[in-house]
Formats: sequence, structure tokens, C-alpha cells
Amino acid sequence: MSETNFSPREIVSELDRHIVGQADAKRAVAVALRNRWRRQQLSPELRREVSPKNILMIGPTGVGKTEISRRLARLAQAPFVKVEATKFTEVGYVGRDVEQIVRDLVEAGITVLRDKRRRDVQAQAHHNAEERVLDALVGTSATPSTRDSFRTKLRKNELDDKDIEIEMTPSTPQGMDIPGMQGGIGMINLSDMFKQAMGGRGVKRKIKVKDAYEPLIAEEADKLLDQDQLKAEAIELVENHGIVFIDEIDKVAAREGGVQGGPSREGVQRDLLPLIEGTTVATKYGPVKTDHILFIASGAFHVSKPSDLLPELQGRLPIRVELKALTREDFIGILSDTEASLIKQYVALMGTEGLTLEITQDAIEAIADAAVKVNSSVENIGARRLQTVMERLVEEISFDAPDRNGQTVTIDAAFVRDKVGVLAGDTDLSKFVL
Ligand SMILES: Nc1ncnc2c1ncn2[C@@H]1O[C@H](COP(=O)(O)OP(=O)(O)OP(=O)(O)O)[C@@H](O)[C@H]1O
Repeated sequence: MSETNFSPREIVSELDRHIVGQADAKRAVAVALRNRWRRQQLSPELRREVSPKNILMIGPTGVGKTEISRRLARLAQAPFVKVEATKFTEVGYVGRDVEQIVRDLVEAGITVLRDKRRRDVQAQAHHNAEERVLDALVGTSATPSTRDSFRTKLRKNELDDKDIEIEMTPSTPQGMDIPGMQGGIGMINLSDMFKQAMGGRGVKRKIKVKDAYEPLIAEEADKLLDQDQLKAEAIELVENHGIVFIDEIDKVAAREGGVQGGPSREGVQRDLLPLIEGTTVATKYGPVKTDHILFIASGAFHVSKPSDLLPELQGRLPIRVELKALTREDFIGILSDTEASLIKQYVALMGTEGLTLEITQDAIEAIADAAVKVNSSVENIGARRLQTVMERLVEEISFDAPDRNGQTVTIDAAFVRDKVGVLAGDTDLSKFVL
């Protein structure tokens, strides 16, 4: 599967559709993605030498660090996982647990590929299924003209109710896994056993033409989705295009100390280091080399500084970008300008009940004001605050919506102030409800 060949400028403008501001971070990830494409254009010898320029995102919570990375991955159709570095400081974790990150990434790779492959094979599978229905209708030795005339009738749905006999591979019972065996392995063996028991042949089924397509297309699609090849390609995809987002790296930035009895924070950095420097991790699909996986580490760095990280780790995160705290204007943009903005989502959700929700511009400004106020008085959780404020705002409307089919409800600034303005001004109360 090829990397998208968007230019950095195009990548930034794609990200702009969903994320407000944070221009530096967008530029950095856009260049990182383009560098991967550039690397693919090199000769194999040189390609091996080029390691990714990993990124350290520095900025408060809820300002778009994860969102930018996730959107980037989606744009590139790249496997993506997010982990929290602090997870590895919990009691009970051992150094090798970090390898799970790579295993999860391979699972993500399989999903990305399988979805893509399913779409690709659908047309071919449909064609193959039609051929098999025709075989069943006219036999394999019919003249091309007979076959064509049947094909025409078939496509006009004139043969829908005709009975045919087709041979189908019996399907393996779904979801049957042998306990104690790594998921997947049990499934494969079972299905092989099943086929052997059937002498490698399928079972004949009598079925109406119109009902034959669905199972036949599924069977043909599965044939085209060669599982072994899928696994090999997933590994290739992960090694060259995988993206790992490590959040809360600042929380493990101290050089010593740690939770009583748990692994030290420095220890966690030492465990993560080989993954970032390049190592081979065994997964159930085969060994995965991590040398070219892109790592994006992120943290607020309120207490510690990037220079508190192990020198080797600092060296492996050469690109530093700062994300700024979001302003009232950013909040207004997030509420109304992004492609699937919160306002658009709520309007669409209420629309499914036949309720027209109108939110005026001054209401949007009042929502942003309330979010800014609570963020500064209680705790700054960035854009996540918009969600709690919005939810509170529409709570009643949302509950009553099914009874208000055909009505229009307008939310204006007065409504916002009435519902959340008072709460936003009361620190004790808003701690619980906003
Ligand atoms: N600049 C932004 N533009 C649009 N939406 C944003 C922006 N910043 C944050 N959001 C929204 O706020 C939510 C939280 O953002 P995100 O997960 O990116 O936080 P973060 O910066 O990674 O913080 P943390 O380190 O705590 O995970 C997401 O739903 C995201 O869509």
C-alpha cells in the first residue's frame, strides 16, 4: 500500500478542516509524513539509512496534540496507536510490556489493510460470484452467446427466483478460538481441519439466484483476501508507515525516583528507548522492526522540561513543537468552523428527531466565554471543556426531543447564560457539573 503523496501544504490544509490553529504542530507532522514518502523514493540502500525525525509536542491538555496525530494517520491511512507513558509506571508492569505497543500497532495495521482490501476486492468478488451463478445456470460448456444472454437476463433480475445448485466452502464456526492458544492461530487450524474433513471440497446447496449472491460474494472476497499475504503486508505497513503517539512523556521525565515499588520513571524511558531507536519485536504475525515507525511524544511539561529526559531519548525526538493554549476565538472556531464541529453534530443529532435546532452567533460566543471561565477557575482542560458545556446546554432539549418533532428551538446568548452562565461563575458548583 502506498503512502499518500500529499505535499506538506496539502496535508496542513487537510488538517485545517478539522483542527483550529496550532500551525507549527501541523507543519511539523506534515513534513514528517512527507519525509516518509521521500524515503520511499530512495534506493533501498539509502532508504535503510534514513531514520524518521520523531516529534516532541509540548503543550497543555486538550489543545489538539492527539487530534492532529490521529488525523494525520487517518489521512495517510497509516496504522496508529496512542499510549500513555505513565501506564508503564504502574505497579506490576515489567520492561517488556512496552512491546505491546508494537503488537497493538500491528493489529491496527491489519484493520487498516483489511478494510481497504475489502473495498478493493468487492467489485472483483461480485464479478466472480456472477460467473459462478452463470456456471450453475448454464453449465461451464455453454456457448458464449448462451452465457451472455443469460447474463443479460440475470442483470435484469429476470432469473431471481430460479433455483440453482452451487458448491460452497463450509464456513468455519465464527469466533471459535481454542483456549490457551494465541487468538487467530486456533481459528486457522480449525478451518484447515474443517476443509480436510470435507476432502478439500465444498458442499452443494440448493438456493435461489437472488439469495446466492451474498454468500458467494463473501466467499470470493475471502479468497481474494489472502490471509498470509495480508499479514505480511500489515507488517510491512507498520514498519514503514506506523505512527505511535506516546502521551504524558513529561510525567516520566525525571532522571530518578518513581512510584514506591513500581518501575522508576527513568526505567520507563530506558524501556521505551529501544523501540524508538529501532529494535525487533516478536508479534503473532511475525517479527516487526521498529526502526522506521514514527513516534510522536507529547506532554505539558509544566513541571519537568524536555531536557530532563534521558539524553538518548532527547536525541531521538529532535523535532520540537509547541502548541498554544486555546483562546476564546479558537473556541468559537472549534464550535462552528470545523468540518464536524460540535454545533453541527448537535444540530444533526436533533434533526434525526425532526427537531430544528438553531444556535445563534451570540450563543456560540457565550458558550466560548463560559468554557474560558470554567477553564480558568476550575481546571484548564482545553477544548474538552466545550463538550461538557454543550452537553449541559442541550440536556433538556435532548431529553424532550422525541416529543418536539416539527418544532424549532433557538439557543441564543440569553439561553446560554441562563443554563450555564450562572454555573460557570460558581466555582464550587461548576466543579461538579461543567
Ligand atoms: N485546536 C483544536 N481544534 C479543534 N478541536 C480541538 C482542538 N484542540 C482540541 N480539540 C478537541 O478537543 C478534544 C481533546 O483534544 P486532544 O485529544 O487533541 O488533546 P491533547 O492536546 O492531546 O491533550 P492530552 O495530552 O490531554 O491528550 C478532542 O475532541 C479534539 O477534537
